[in-house]
Amino acid sequence: MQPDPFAHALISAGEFPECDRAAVYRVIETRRDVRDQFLPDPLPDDLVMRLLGAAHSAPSVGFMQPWNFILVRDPEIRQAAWSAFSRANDEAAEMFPEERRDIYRSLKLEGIRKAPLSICVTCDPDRAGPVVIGRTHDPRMDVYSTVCAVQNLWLAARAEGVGVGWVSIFHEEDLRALLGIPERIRIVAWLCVGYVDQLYREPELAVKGWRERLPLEDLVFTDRWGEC
Ligand SMILES: Cc1cc2c(cc1C)N(C[C@H](O)[C@H](O)[C@H](O)COP(=O)(O)O)c1[nH]c(=O)[nH]c(=O)c1N2
Repeated sequence: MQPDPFAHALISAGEFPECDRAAVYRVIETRRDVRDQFLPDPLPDDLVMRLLGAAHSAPSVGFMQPWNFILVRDPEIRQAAWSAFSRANDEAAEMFPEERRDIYRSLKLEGIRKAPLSICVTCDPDRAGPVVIGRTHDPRMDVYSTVCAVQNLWLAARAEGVGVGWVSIFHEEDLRALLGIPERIRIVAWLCVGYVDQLYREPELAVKGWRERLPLEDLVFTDRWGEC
């Protein structure tokens, strides 16, 4: 057998010590979508860069790294984003059956003005040229990759005592115009980011009676769709 010419680039893949493993699961289980618990304190630049570094460590199709991060601190821009949310949210309420509209309207679904920082995460479909390893048969893989970056940021933020709330109740063109995002760039997420000192133990939508967590065993099939 030939020696691996890239052996110098390998690291040990052994398991982490028990306390490190427990911390990873604790971060995953206690991560929450934050709307109302944001504290006004500004986030230090080095902390924001750590969160972006976590996002930038995400897997991406063909190592495309299609993401960009627009840091939005300007209160006027955040106010305009909130206005765009508010218009879309009024439309959204009308889409639910009448008996659910009151509870929908009572839900807080954004923290755009309260969080000191918003991050708009975008996806550039042309980042790695027209043909990308792994995206040859499904172009959506670039957006999926960008979502992986969002999740990395969300988990790193939890470990740092920072809350993140994803807001998606927008007409895309409103955000595009507000932030000067070119047509060819996909808008993936508007994230509200700020320190928090409390989080709900369970998803807020469950706490407030909108929807329960599904039993995992109902979601796992064996060998064929629908077969447990
Ligand atoms: C793609 C996407 C888009 C949105 C969300 C999430 C994701 C993944 N979530 C957050 C969502 O409501 C939340 O994740 C679930 O309710 C589960 O709660 P935890 O995240 O576990 O706290 C979300 N929350 C909200 O208040 N307004 C929103 O517009 C959105 N949009």
